[in-house]
Amino acid sequence: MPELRATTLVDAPLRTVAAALLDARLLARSIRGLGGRLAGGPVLHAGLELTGSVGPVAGTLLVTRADTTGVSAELVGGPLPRFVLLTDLLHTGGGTMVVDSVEWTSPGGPLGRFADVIVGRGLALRVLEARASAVASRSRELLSARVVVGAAIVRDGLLLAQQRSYPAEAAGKWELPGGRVEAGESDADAVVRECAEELGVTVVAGDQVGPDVPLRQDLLLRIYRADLVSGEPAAHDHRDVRWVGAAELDALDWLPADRVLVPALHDLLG
Ligand SMILES: Nc1nc2c([nH]c(=O)n2[C@H]2C[C@H](O)[C@@H](COP(=O)(O)OP(=O)(O)OP(=O)(O)O)O2)c(=O)[nH]1
Repeated sequence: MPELRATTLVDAPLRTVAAALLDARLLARSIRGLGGRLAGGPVLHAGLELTGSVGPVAGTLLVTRADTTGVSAELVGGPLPRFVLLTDLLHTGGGTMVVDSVEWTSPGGPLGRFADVIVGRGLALRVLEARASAVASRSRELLSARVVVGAAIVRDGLLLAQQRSYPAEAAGKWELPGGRVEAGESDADAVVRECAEELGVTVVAGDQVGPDVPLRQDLLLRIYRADLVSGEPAAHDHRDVRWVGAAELDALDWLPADRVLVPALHDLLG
C-alpha cells in the first residue's frame, strides 16, 4: 500500500498541538490547495463525518481518532478503495514532533498504478505540505489563547452536566460547569470559583480530563476532574443541571466542543 510520511517539529507543548489538530478547519486547509472543500463540524471527534470534494470528486471523510495522541481520518465512499490520513504526536525536549502520514490503495491495474504514481503521490505530497504549515500556525495561535476551564464533577458514578440558557444557538445544549480563567488566576482556582458562582458548591480541582479543545481563534476549553466538598449543585444562571450516567453520555445534546470530550468522560465514569 503506498504511503507518504512527513515529520514537522512544532515549537509548542503536545497538548496545544493536539488541540490545533482538533480544529476541523485544519483538515479543510490541508485540501484547499487541491481545490478541495470540507464541511462538517467545528471540531473533530471520533465518528464525525465530514463531507467534501476535491475538484469533481466528492466523498466523506470519517474521523476515527481525535484525542491527545493525534487524529486519524479515512475517506469512505470515495473513488479510492482506501485513503487514510494519520497524524501522531510525540513529545520531545525541543517541542512536539508531528508525524503526518497518508496511506492509500489505488484501484489496481496498469492505469491504476499510473494514476497512483502520477496523481496519488502528487496529491498526497501537497496535502502533507499544506497540513504541516497549518498545524504549526494554528498551534502558535492557540499558545496565546485564553483558557475556558470546565469541571467534570462525578458523584456515585454520575457526571454533572448543565444546560445552557443563552445565546440562542447554544440554548438547550449541555456543557460542563466552568468559564474563562481570569488574569492572574490558575486553572484550578478558576474551576473552584466558577463552581461556586454557577452551582453554589465548593469543589477541589484534580487532573485534566481529555484533550484541550479549540473553541475559537483565541479561546480553548480545558476540563479538570473536580470533587464536591460541600453544597448541593443547583442551576444559578443555567436552565438546568443534571446527573448523567455513562449510558446517557453519547446521546446528550452537548455543545460541539464537549462532544470531543465524551470518550474521556466515559473513561472517567469507568
Ligand atoms: N463553561 C463551559 N463553557 C463551554 C463549554 N463548552 C463550550 O464550548 N464552552 C464555551 C461557551 C462559551 O462560549 C465559553 C465559556 O466562556 P464564559 O463562561 O466566559 O462565557 P459565557 O457565555 O458562558 O458567560 P458570560 O460571557 O456571560 O460570562 O466556552 C463547557 O463545557 N463549559
